[in-house]
Amino acid sequence: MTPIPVFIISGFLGAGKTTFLNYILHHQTTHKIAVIENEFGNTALDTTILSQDTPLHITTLQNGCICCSSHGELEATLSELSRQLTHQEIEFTQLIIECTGMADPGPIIKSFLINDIITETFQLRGVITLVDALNAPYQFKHFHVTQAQIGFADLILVSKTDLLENDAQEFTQQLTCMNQRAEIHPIINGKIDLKLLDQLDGFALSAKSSFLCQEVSSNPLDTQVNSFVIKRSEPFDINALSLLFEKILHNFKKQLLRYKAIIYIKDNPERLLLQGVNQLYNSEFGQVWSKDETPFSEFVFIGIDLPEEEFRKAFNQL
Ligand SMILES: Nc1nc2c(ncn2[C@@H]2O[C@H](COP(=O)(O)OP(=O)(O)OP(=O)(O)O)[C@@H](O)[C@H]2O)c(=O)[nH]1
Repeated sequence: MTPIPVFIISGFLGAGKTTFLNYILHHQTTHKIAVIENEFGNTALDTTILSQDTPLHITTLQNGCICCSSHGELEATLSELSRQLTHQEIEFTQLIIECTGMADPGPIIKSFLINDIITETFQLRGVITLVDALNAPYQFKHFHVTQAQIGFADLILVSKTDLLENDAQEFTQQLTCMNQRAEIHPIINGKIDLKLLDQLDGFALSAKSSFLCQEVSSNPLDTQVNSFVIKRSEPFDINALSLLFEKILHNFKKQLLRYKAIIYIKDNPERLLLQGVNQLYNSEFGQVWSKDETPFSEFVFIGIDLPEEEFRKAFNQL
């Protein structure tokens, strides 16, 4: 069975998650979508969705926030959906999980990376975080989970830009400082080009030639989540690099959110691809460096108050 693509929709209370989900459900035409959502605050969505013609399956988790109290409930639900799909008791081609506004996406992501039954059936394609352009600066300060939601994102959708007095350019720049690997797009009342979802593949170790990130030097917002890119043109000794990664994972286990890398390894014709979430990471060799390419390494780290200079120094010492 081809794995079912999964999208996690994250974002603080009122950021526009349900509005966005509703837009997808009413405008996409190619997928039969299943939705997993938390109970509270979603009654209106249930009614809207269930009244439309598209056949879809909605599972509502009952016990509060899926990232903590009912994490087991989420895994049980995914396993049950997997069983039903295998036995053809149910049919869908895409799964969307809408988190509650207070949810940290980290534990939800991990379910898709470590549980064998789940990884056989489902393929996590990306975390989409909605961020309310009007209220986010206040939320970042007072609700730290909003920063983690940005840090874990593969795609950031900036909602309510229609309510801003100025344009969202400065705010978008600030988000880029927090997460240099996510694409950032404005979204008004849930409306976006749905091709963005088809293109999203945030957890693939695919051999993209380079990250989309830009280097931004400072973060004018008072946030703890930061990100930076380290680029190198010299090849790495794989053993020395493994030791450095072990050290980083150990020393920054509470701070690391996401990291991704394309690595030029000494005496190896293939690029090494690596990606991780908190302590969990996987890596594999990808495409061979072609003759007209100059091999390079690029690492992007996203975390809570990660000491950029310390990281740079450690990489320089290798
Ligand atoms: N002006 C404006 N309003 C929006 C936009 N997106 C969403 N809203 C409104 O913001 C309110 C909250 O949107 P929801 O989609 O319910 O937000 P949510 O993230 O699902 O909220 P919770 O379920 O509380 O976590 C609703 O009244 C939406 O109509 C936008 O881009 N512009």
